[in-house]
Amino acid sequence: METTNFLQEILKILLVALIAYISYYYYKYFTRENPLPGPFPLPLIGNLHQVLKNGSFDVSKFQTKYGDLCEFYTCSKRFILLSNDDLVQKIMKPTINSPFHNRVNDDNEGLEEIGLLNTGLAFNNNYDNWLFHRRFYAKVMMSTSFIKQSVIVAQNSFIEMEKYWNDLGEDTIIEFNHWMKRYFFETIFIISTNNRAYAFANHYNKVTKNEKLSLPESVLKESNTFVESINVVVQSLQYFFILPRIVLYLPIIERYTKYLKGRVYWVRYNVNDIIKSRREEISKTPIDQKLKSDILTMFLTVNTERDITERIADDLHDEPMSDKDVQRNFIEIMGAGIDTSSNSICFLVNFLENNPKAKQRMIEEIERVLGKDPNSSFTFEDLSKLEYVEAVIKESSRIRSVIPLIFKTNSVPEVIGSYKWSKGTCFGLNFDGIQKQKSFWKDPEKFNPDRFMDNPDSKKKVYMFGGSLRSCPGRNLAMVGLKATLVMLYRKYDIELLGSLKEHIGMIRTCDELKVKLRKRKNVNI
Ligand code: HEM
Repeated sequence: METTNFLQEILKILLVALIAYISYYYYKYFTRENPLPGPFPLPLIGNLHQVLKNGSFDVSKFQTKYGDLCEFYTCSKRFILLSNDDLVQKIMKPTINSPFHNRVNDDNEGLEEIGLLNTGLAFNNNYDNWLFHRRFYAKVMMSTSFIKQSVIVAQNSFIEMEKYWNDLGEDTIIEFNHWMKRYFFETIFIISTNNRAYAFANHYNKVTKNEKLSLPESVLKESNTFVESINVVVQSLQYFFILPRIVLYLPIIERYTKYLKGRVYWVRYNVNDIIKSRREEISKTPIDQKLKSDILTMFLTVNTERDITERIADDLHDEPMSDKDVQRNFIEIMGAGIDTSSNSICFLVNFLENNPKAKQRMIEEIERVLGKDPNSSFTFEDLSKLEYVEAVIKESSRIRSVIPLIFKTNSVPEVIGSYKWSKGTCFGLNFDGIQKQKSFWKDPEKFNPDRFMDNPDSKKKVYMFGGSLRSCPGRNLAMVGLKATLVMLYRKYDIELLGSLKEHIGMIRTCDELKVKLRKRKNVNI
């Protein structure tokens, strides 16, 4: 009897708390600043049930239903969705001290929970610290010598991948998205560390009917977990960005939160090991002997007596980079570079195979610029001459942007869309919608790379690499990586699509399935 009364009291308290929470939730909703059209939110989840459909974070339906300036909620967080170019112009201006510099607010609990707030670049709100890292990226990753080197690395990784394809035989179904993920992992890992990642081996062993590669089990396992964990870390960013701490630790959800956190910590732990052994290598290298010139060594030596970056830092930033900063930057390069590039290639191949005229024109340009020998190597300068290939990449990105939505927040009150917004408002820039704006693009759904040939206006309207001072610092690397990969694929192979491409939208638009058969074209030796 006593227990029943006790339970009744608990239920009453819970009911009162629930009513208080719901009343507060809707009080905030009905008194919100500048009410805009948008779906009606539910307590605790907001519009998550409408945003997340079949595992995809898709806001395009809100633009269709509520217009170019509308709103939606994830839990109690309000987002202002901007879906035309005029609305985002001010935010994307590359202005020093722009009030729209940050992507997230300082109180983002989820990102803090996984230690990603205010370190590295992407979620760093500390302008001074961001600037130090950003200068590093700008001077190293945008430099011509670095890009030239990465063209060589990409060719070598591709040749390695082809050996596996060759062994598998032309009748094997190639799961293109899996191979591309590993190819870009291998390439970016080598660029970053000068060491191999053995990223293909595990996948090859999984799919081959031939003899398996005889690498030590520990190497295979570690490289595979690395590839998969980087992917999980990228996908989990949105989860931690959107959900408040209280929701992250609700029963049921808590298990998933812990799984994701475990992966983040696994990556961190392993990157720490990589850093430690490189530090040892540096300290054992005699002072008169040249150090390796990769990104990791640059991170570790900047502002030290062994600085190989030719002192890229300025007088304001004369401290060496801490291990924690190196670790976060390293993870960011892998996280930001691999999935974006590998998914881009999948969408590109899908477009090209469904548009034979564009494909033919692209192959003609490649053969005109690089010659007809499909096995000859090429340089960064050769790739720079491939204008139509670049147009193909931009057009694919316009229709199937791999980052379809980015977030920005204002540090002072600002006017957007004729409304004045308090500081800390979250804006979602809907590139998917902006890049298909009917008033600017003729037949926006049509794949037509010609719109980028001799048309400087159209270049401005594609946000493949974002904008503002925070536009992608890996854009030169990404562009040569994509061009080099298209060249190597289409000079050598006829591609047969087996079924349609499957995708979902998370932080990144991800190709979940693209099955192909690859047949060598005439004159190709591997
Ligand atoms: C096809 C490949 C890629 C695409 C489509 C892409 C796209 C983007 C976009 C849209 C942004 C947001 C920009 C903004 O907020 O305005 C971004 C930021 C960023 N990207 Fe990329 N990216 C690619 C490859 C890379 C690579 C290869 C790296 C590094 C190796 C990289 C590193 C970064 C970093 C560190 C940021 C954050 C910059 C900051 O906050 O200052 N990305 N990227």
